[in-house]
Amino acid sequence: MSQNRIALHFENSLAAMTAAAGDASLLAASQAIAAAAITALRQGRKILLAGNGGSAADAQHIAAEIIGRYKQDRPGWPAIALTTDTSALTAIANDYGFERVFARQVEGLGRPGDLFIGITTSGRSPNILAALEVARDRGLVTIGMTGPSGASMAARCDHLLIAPAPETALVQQIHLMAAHAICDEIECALMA
Ligand SMILES: O=C(CO)[C@@H](O)[C@H](O)[C@H](O)[C@H](O)COP(=O)(O)O
Ligand SMILES: [Zn+2]
Repeated sequence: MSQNRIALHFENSLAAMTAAAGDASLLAASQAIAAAAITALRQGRKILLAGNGGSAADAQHIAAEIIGRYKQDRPGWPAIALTTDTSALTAIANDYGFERVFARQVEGLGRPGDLFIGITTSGRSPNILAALEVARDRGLVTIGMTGPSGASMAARCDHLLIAPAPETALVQQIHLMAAHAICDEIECALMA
């Protein structure tokens, strides 16, 4: 039984990846996000990222690819995951509420022309929606990564990537696949 559940998970995962590979709007959004990041980094701007749970891990993963490296040896480029400073997170949550944990950091760190990437598979996490709002008000380029239920985030985002999958884990897997493709595109463009 357990073997079957695991095999089923693998098969569902493969189907989700196949659907993603054939989704023209997902590919276009990935391309647009890569282009926005390339422009920002060329201009000396930085990339801020945030998410909750597995998407917090994804935000950190993507920031590490950019400031460290994806595949190529090259200079470090500025990227910060807003999920890692427990002193800042606890102080902001304690004093202003959990909804402000990322918005407050965008307020302090974000400058016009920077990118803010908010990752929420449901499209409903209040702290990500609030951070996108602050980012937009402050002149950052706003990017959302979500799943099918997050389509309404388009109102707050310059670019919105929607992973076409029916559950959180599969949406996260597509996010990571897209993020790696975006990192590859950024590195190839900036190192050409
Ligand atoms: O990783 C997973 C599920 O795969 C969970 O930790 C998941 O990220 C958490 O439930 C998050 O709080 C979900 O938030 P969101 O993606 O809806 O914004
Ligand atoms: Zn997970």
